[in-house]
Amino acid sequence: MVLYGIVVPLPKPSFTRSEQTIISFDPSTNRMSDAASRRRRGDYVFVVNPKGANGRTGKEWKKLLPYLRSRVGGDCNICESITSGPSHAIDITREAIREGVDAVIAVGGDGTLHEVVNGFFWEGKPVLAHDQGAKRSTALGIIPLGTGSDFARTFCWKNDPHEAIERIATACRSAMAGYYAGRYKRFGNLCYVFGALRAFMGHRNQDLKIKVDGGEWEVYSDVTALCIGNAKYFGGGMKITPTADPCSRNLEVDWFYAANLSAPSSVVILQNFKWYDFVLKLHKLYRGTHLSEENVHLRSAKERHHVDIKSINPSRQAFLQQVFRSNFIWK
Ligand SMILES: Nc1ncnc2c1ncn2[C@@H]1O[C@H](COP(=O)(O)OP(=O)(O)OP(=O)(O)O)[C@@H](O)[C@H]1O
Repeated sequence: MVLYGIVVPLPKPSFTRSEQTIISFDPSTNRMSDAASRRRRGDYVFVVNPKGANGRTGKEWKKLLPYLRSRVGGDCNICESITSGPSHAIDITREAIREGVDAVIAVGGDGTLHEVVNGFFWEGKPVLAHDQGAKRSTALGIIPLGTGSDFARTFCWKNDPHEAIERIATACRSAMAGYYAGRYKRFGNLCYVFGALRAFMGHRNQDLKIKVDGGEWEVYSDVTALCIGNAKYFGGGMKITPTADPCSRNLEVDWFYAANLSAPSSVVILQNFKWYDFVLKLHKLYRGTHLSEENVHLRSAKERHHVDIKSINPSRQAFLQQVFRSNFIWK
């Protein structure tokens, strides 16, 4: 997964984790400190090239850190790793992935990004986390602060680190329900309910536009979440997409967590969903009956559906394009 403005891994050299303070990575043992290794939240590693853009990257990064902490620090651990020279970012990234971090974010220009991307691989194969292997994946992110930053330019990502951080914050929060669920595993399947409720805290809805099969753009304000699935369940038996069939080669898309019912084309959207809406509709969710009333369906039969999704807020558009590739095609 590649997210603009975001995320992931580490090296033998220095690696520090910053919540309100910066936690250190011990280069001699190649491990994070005890405090750091007590992972409460996602670990996002920022690989910073202090010499990028003739030294501007290092200076800008120092100015950005307080903002980054304010936007992301409540939801994930900010881990900072400063490169000491060429190729160092490769080692940092590789080690971070092995440590099982959630995202590695290249802070610098195209050269730094190139090295970070290379750190995701070793001898032509993807690098895996020590303990969870292929089950754990690390996201890649960019805060473009180089001289040219032409990769970001290619995707129309402005050379604006604050925008990049906003996208990191969005991605960090969107992963929170699953993360919090992990904290409540002792409650069995209920962990997903507790995790979802916890994730409502600090969640921000988004205004989105959606276009189905070349129709008109429809505006949806205050969308709480978008769920995409080609199987019926998530959250330990919640039938979020009850009509999905993984064998049909069709993909079902559901918008979830919202209020005010609206149904353009074959899509039903719930908006401005609150935590108590979630509680009240929980029994329906497990039975899978709520969806026929009020959830979103894009049920593909034999025809092909094409859906575009845009954020109303232009600064979030690149993030959506990356996550959703701008549109979905059902075959
Ligand atoms: N501490 C360091 N000292 C010197 N060079 C470094 C250091 N860390 C990384 N580098 C090297 O600097 C190179 C260029 O960095 P980067 O791409 O971030 O900036 P840039 O060249 O200004 O931006 P762009 O490539 O987008 O024009 C990287 O390829 C990397 O090998």
